Amino acid sequence: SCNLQGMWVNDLGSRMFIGPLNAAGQFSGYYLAAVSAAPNAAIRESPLHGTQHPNPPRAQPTFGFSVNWSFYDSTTVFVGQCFLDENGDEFLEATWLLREEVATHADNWKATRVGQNVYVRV
Ligand SMILES: CN1C(=O)N(C)[C@H]2CS[C@@H](CCCCC(=O)O)[C@H]21
Repeated sequence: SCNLQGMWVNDLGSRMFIGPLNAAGQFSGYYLAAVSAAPNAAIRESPLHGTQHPNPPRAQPTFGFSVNWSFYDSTTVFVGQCFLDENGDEFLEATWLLREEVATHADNWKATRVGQNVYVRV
Protein backbone atom coordinates (compact mmCIF):
# COMPACT_ATOMS: atom_id res chain seq x y z
CA SER A 1 0.00 0.00 0.00
CA CYS A 2 0.98 3.64 -0.21
CA ASN A 3 2.74 5.14 2.79
CA LEU A 4 4.05 8.70 2.64
CA GLN A 5 7.07 7.95 4.82
CA GLY A 6 10.38 8.56 3.09
CA MET A 7 11.95 10.90 0.55
CA TRP A 8 10.06 12.28 -2.46
CA VAL A 9 10.93 14.55 -5.40
CA ASN A 10 8.57 16.50 -7.67
CA ASP A 11 8.80 17.69 -11.28
CA LEU A 12 10.26 21.02 -10.13
CA GLY A 13 13.10 19.17 -8.42
CA SER A 14 11.88 19.96 -4.91
CA ARG A 15 12.49 17.24 -2.33
CA MET A 16 10.59 16.43 0.81
CA PHE A 17 11.17 13.99 3.64
CA ILE A 18 8.12 12.58 5.45
CA GLY A 19 8.75 10.98 8.84
CA PRO A 20 6.88 8.12 10.51
CA LEU A 21 3.12 8.25 11.04
CA ASN A 22 1.73 8.11 14.58
CA ALA A 23 -1.46 6.20 15.42
CA ALA A 24 -3.54 9.24 14.44
CA GLY A 25 -1.90 9.39 11.01
CA GLN A 26 0.05 12.54 11.85
CA PHE A 27 3.53 13.09 10.45
CA SER A 28 6.30 15.67 10.41
CA GLY A 29 9.14 16.23 8.02
CA TYR A 30 10.87 18.87 5.98
CA TYR A 31 10.64 20.38 2.52
CA LEU A 32 13.53 21.57 0.35
CA ALA A 33 12.11 23.88 -2.36
CA ALA A 34 13.96 23.76 -5.69
CA VAL A 35 12.75 27.23 -6.67
CA SER A 36 11.28 30.17 -4.76
CA ALA A 37 10.33 33.84 -4.95
CA ALA A 38 13.26 34.26 -2.55
CA PRO A 39 16.85 34.41 -3.81
CA ASN A 40 18.15 30.87 -4.40
CA ALA A 41 20.85 31.44 -1.78
CA ALA A 42 18.15 31.89 0.85
CA ILE A 43 16.37 28.56 0.18
CA ARG A 44 16.77 26.07 3.01
CA GLU A 45 14.88 23.19 4.66
CA SER A 46 11.45 24.14 5.96
CA PRO A 47 9.36 22.13 8.43
CA LEU A 48 6.16 20.40 7.37
CA HIS A 49 3.36 18.82 9.40
CA GLY A 50 0.37 16.88 8.20
CA THR A 51 -1.82 13.81 8.25
CA GLN A 52 -2.68 10.84 6.10
CA HIS A 53 -5.36 8.20 6.65
CA PRO A 54 -3.58 5.64 8.84
CA ASN A 55 -5.96 2.98 10.09
CA PRO A 56 -7.14 0.73 8.72
CA PRO A 57 -4.32 1.10 6.23
CA ARG A 58 -5.77 2.44 3.00
CA ALA A 59 -4.35 1.19 -0.30
CA GLN A 60 -4.27 4.72 -1.79
CA PRO A 61 -4.73 7.19 1.11
CA THR A 62 -5.45 10.91 0.97
CA PHE A 63 -3.17 13.31 2.82
CA GLY A 64 -2.67 16.96 3.70
CA PHE A 65 0.22 18.95 5.06
CA SER A 66 1.44 22.49 5.45
CA VAL A 67 4.91 23.97 5.04
CA ASN A 68 6.03 26.92 7.11
CA TRP A 69 8.78 28.38 4.88
CA SER A 70 11.79 29.16 7.03
CA PHE A 71 13.29 31.62 4.53
CA TYR A 72 10.29 33.52 3.17
CA ASP A 73 7.09 35.06 4.55
CA SER A 74 4.72 32.62 2.94
CA THR A 75 2.94 29.34 3.70
CA THR A 76 1.94 26.43 1.48
CA VAL A 77 -0.76 23.85 2.15
CA PHE A 78 -0.86 20.61 0.17
CA VAL A 79 -3.68 18.09 -0.32
CA GLY A 80 -3.49 14.96 -2.37
CA GLN A 81 -3.51 11.22 -2.68
CA CYS A 82 -0.95 8.45 -2.90
CA PHE A 83 -1.39 6.14 -5.90
CA LEU A 84 0.20 2.90 -7.08
CA ASP A 85 1.07 2.71 -10.78
CA GLU A 86 0.81 -0.44 -12.91
CA ASN A 87 4.23 -1.55 -11.66
CA GLY A 88 3.17 -1.11 -8.05
CA ASP A 89 5.36 2.00 -7.69
CA GLU A 90 3.99 4.80 -5.51
CA PHE A 91 3.42 8.35 -6.71
CA LEU A 92 1.69 11.34 -5.13
CA GLU A 93 -0.77 13.65 -6.84
CA ALA A 94 -0.82 16.93 -4.88
CA THR A 95 -2.65 20.24 -5.24
CA TRP A 96 -1.23 23.18 -3.30
CA LEU A 97 -2.09 26.73 -2.26
CA LEU A 98 0.81 29.10 -1.70
CA ARG A 99 -0.10 32.18 0.34
CA GLU A 100 2.44 35.00 0.24
CA GLU A 101 2.44 37.77 2.83
CA VAL A 102 1.52 40.98 1.02
CA ALA A 103 2.23 44.53 2.20
CA THR A 104 -1.35 45.79 2.31
CA HIS A 105 -4.89 44.40 2.23
CA ALA A 106 -5.23 46.10 -1.16
CA ASP A 107 -2.77 43.47 -2.44
CA ASN A 108 -4.74 40.59 -0.93
CA TRP A 109 -6.20 39.67 -4.37
CA LYS A 110 -2.77 38.59 -5.68
CA ALA A 111 -1.50 36.79 -2.58
CA THR A 112 -2.51 33.18 -3.29
CA ARG A 113 -1.14 30.88 -6.00
CA VAL A 114 -2.40 27.36 -6.78
CA GLY A 115 -0.81 24.48 -8.57
CA GLN A 116 -0.52 20.71 -8.93
CA ASN A 117 2.55 18.53 -8.80
CA VAL A 118 3.42 14.82 -8.96
CA TYR A 119 5.96 13.33 -6.54
CA VAL A 120 7.91 10.11 -6.98
CA ARG A 121 10.23 8.39 -4.50
CA VAL A 122 13.86 9.43 -4.60
C1 LIG B 1 9.20 25.03 -5.20
N1 LIG B 1 7.76 24.72 -5.13
C2 LIG B 1 7.29 23.45 -5.08
O1 LIG B 1 7.99 22.41 -4.97
N2 LIG B 1 5.95 23.48 -5.16
C3 LIG B 1 5.11 22.28 -5.13
C4 LIG B 1 5.41 24.82 -5.34
C5 LIG B 1 4.44 25.16 -4.22
S1 LIG B 1 5.42 25.68 -2.85
C6 LIG B 1 6.55 26.59 -3.93
C7 LIG B 1 7.83 27.00 -3.23
C8 LIG B 1 7.59 28.15 -2.27
C9 LIG B 1 8.86 28.59 -1.55
C10 LIG B 1 8.63 29.81 -0.69
C11 LIG B 1 8.14 31.00 -1.50
O2 LIG B 1 8.83 31.33 -2.49
O3 LIG B 1 7.06 31.56 -1.16
C12 LIG B 1 6.70 25.73 -5.22
